[in-house]
Amino acid sequence: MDNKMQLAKDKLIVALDVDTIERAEALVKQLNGTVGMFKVGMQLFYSAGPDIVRRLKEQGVKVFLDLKLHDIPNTVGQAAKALAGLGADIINVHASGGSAMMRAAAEALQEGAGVLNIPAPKLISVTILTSIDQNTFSGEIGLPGDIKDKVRDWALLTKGAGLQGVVCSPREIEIIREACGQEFEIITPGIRPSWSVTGDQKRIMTPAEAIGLGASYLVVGRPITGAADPFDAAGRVLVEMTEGI
Ligand SMILES: O=C(O)c1cc(=O)[nH]c(=O)n1[C@@H]1O[C@H](COP(=O)(O)O)[C@@H](O)[C@H]1O
Repeated sequence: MDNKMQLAKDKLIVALDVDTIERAEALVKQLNGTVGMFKVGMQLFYSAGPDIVRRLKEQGVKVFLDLKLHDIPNTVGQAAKALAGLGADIINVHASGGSAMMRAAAEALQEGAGVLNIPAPKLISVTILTSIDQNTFSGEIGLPGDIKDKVRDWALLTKGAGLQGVVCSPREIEIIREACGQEFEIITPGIRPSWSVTGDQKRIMTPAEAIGLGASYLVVGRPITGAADPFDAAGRVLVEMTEGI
């Protein structure tokens, strides 16, 4: 396999947004070896329970546990401590919870993993959801300024709190790279190949564009998991990713 294809695979995270362990494991079986990591989000975690993470880890795959924790620092810290033992590779919190909340999560993950003598998951923050456009941001939510500037400010806050990266739209990759440097992880959902349906996503880009701008990882859900043949769709996404490398 050429280097570009291997790099594309390492950078592709597939969102297992399904209801059952059986459906999730069927997708993992179909896609394992084609993608670098699988994402367990609220839908699967709340339907299948925490064991889904342990089961996936037993199959030797990397897991991004996307529960987007957001509460007062003590509550988030205690929740993060409980999650630390599941063995996920990445966990996330909302940056809008502030730096005390993010630090509480980071410390709790270290503590929880330390007790079990396992590596702590990477901790990253979610900035402004990719389903939010400038109209919703300024109008409904009533936040001042440009989405890009807020995402950059929250990425800096995240870095300052000791976290390893952010989730954001690929449209903010450049501004975050400039502010936070090359080592900072930038994970981008809102990926839509030209042949896929946009749906509820607003700040989107193609796989080639996101990779070309320097995303650390791309998160892709429905364009792959909702396709008639997910293995074929993942292959097409990977080819597009290699075009941006
Ligand atoms: O944290 C996330 O993963 C996330 C943040 C964000 O801003 N936007 C976003 O779409 N996501 C997740 O990324 C996945 C995108 O899925 P698709 O829109 O189906 O490709 C979903 O599982 C979302 O929960």
